[in-house]
Amino acid sequence: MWLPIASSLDVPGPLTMNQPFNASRTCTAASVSPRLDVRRLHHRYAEHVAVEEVSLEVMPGEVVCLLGPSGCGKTTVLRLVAGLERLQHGELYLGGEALSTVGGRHVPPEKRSVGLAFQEAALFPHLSVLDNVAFGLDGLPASQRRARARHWLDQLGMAARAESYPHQLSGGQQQRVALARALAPSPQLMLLDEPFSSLDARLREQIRDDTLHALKQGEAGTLLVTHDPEEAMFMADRIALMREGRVVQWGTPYQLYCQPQDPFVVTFFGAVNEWSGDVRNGAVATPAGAVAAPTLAEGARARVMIRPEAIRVTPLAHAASAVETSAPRHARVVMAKLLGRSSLLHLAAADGGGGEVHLHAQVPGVFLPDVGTSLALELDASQCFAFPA
Ligand SMILES: Nc1ncnc2c1ncn2[C@@H]1O[C@H](COP(=O)(O)OP(=O)(O)OP(=O)(O)O)[C@@H](O)[C@H]1O
Repeated sequence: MWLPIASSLDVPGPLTMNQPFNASRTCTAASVSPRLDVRRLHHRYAEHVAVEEVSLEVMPGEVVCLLGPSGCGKTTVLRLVAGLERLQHGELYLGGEALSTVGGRHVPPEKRSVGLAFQEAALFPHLSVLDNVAFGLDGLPASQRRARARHWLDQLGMAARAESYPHQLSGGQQQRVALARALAPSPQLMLLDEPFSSLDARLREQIRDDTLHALKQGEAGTLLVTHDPEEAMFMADRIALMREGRVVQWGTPYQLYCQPQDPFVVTFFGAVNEWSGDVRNGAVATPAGAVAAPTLAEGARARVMIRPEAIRVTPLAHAASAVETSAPRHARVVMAKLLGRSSLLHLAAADGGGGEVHLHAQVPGVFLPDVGTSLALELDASQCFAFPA
């Protein structure tokens, strides 16, 4: 369902059309206040704690993703911001104004300057595409309503279908219209809950891209709920990764992917090779090479995680000089699979105790060595992590 729950034509600042896409417009300057400020939210359903101590902010023009596994509380945070749930604990500000206070003020959903879009498009079946998008613009003269509706249809690639009715459109086309309808009133904040999840993979990529560019056209902030880490990386300026009601890490996609603060953050972005070992001389020895553990004490037990793309491989015949100079680890190819843009190698490497361990290495492009091929291994330190065991 995609719903414009409020027109924000009374919001200061005109709708700016044809502004160039500019990711850097996301505000980080201290002088700019957050569009949405969420402070220490807690929420229970009867005895069940759904959200605990969640704080985040969305700056003007910024896309923030609430990312996490099913049931971690993402939708509850979104519903609290939308006003669909009563605030039980914490503070919520939109454009500096308190939306809700505990046991007191509760701005109803339709009075919040928020565009809401859910998984299913919910267009008015009796209205044309153009009239669906113009629906929330009733404070404007008819000609301006239609011009603004056409602008947003154009942004979402649907201008040619302006006179069609919803039943004449595919699911993906309906989602585009629904997004145009939510954006058209120029809300202060867009709230999107898994808006692409009902689309097939190819269509999803295209609509995500169009949506991102459309969101970046205006000054609205966006809070997007998704359980898909790739979608969050694609869409977000910042991500709040949640687990069991709490934010585990909050930061840019780079920070979450390259500076994870918890093993859960590492594994949420994909399967990894894992070992336990002791810290010796500031590093932990693994069958794929040594992994630095600068934050762990000497002798401490460590849990080491190595992303498959961190393992770089070279056929041994070509690696002779590397073998001589830096004595890399070796492995034998057990299986090689083409994934499309990359290849996944299943490797067997010596475990240092007379046995072998199984490793996964993901390498760019088509690289399908024969089973049994010997490879030299090197590690990309930026994708290897050591945590206390
Ligand atoms: N109305 C409700 N009554 C009781 N429990 C609820 C209600 N809504 C959600 N919950 C519970 O609260 C927890 C958080 O739910 P929420 O929908 O916020 O999670 P989510 O991360 O959005 O999950 P999903 O990705 O599956 O939609 C879950 O354990 C859920 O079962």
